Amino acid sequence: MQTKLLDDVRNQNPIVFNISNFVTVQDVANGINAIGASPIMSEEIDEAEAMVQMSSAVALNLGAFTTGQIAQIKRVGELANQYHKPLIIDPVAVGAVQYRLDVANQLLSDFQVDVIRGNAGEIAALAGIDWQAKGIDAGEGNQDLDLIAQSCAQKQHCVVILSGPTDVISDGQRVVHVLNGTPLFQLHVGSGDMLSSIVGAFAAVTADYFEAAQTACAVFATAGQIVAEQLAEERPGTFAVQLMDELHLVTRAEIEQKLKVE
Ligand SMILES: Nc1ncnc2c1ncn2[C@@H]1O[C@H](COP(=O)(O)OP(=O)(O)O)[C@@H](O)[C@H]1O
Ligand SMILES: Cc1ncsc1CCOP(=O)(O)O
Ligand SMILES: [Mg+2]
Repeated sequence: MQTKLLDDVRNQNPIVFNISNFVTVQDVANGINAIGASPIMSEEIDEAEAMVQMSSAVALNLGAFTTGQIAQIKRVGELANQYHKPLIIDPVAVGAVQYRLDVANQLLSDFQVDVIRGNAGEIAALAGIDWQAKGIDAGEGNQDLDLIAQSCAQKQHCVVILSGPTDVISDGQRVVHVLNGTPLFQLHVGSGDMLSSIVGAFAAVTADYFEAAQTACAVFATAGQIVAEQLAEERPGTFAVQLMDELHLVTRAEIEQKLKVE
């Protein structure tokens, strides 16, 4: 865990190029901005090369892709590989929709991702492990989460974040658990999308994507935990607004003080 990476993101202000979805695009952009990086979004395949060239990381979100967008996602992923830019993918709801899983698996064979960030339902689907996903949410299952994360990481030769009450981060061999966070994240649609792009901001400032992944998880979850601890009631709207503030304000010292990593 390298909390110094938070200072590096804020000092370097790396550009993170996102293919996002219409549901959470503004949350994702503002979350990247709040943590100290610089977001840019595009839906135009003809500017894909310029976007990748000027960016320090690329985040692909499969939340609401159209047939036309699949071609753009493929092109952007291939360009990220070509220009050696860290590539993150968020496989939204691949555990719930076979079509999405098929598209995701095809894209994962078209280019090499560096980090996959998803909930248990999504990572289990990519790993080919039985789980009952529920739409965009994790759903239910009784398989070992460490095994699911490791299996997916081994299959895709990348780092995997299996997020949830405990974030499980694996490079296929090592496994780290970030225990911080709050159930309020489950009441804010876009929490996972925001985390995936913030992983990109951390991957932009280090070549160690295992470290980038676990530090991004720790910072994001702890920021949410700090907000939740200050709320007297379960207020999803207030949580969302104050999370944005906390991503901007949280310090290394506060993260280190609250961190629960195993
Ligand atoms: N029940 C929970 N308790 C604590 N933190 C949670 C909980 N559920 C999700 N989180 C946190 O919310 C963030 C988004 O994760 P998740 O909800 O798994 O993504 P998604 O929105 O894609 O399903 C992560 O930082 C994760 O640690
Ligand atoms: C509701 C919805 N539908 C397609 S994408 C999306 C947002 C998913 O956001 P997250 O996975 O971060 O909760
Ligand atoms: Mg999600």
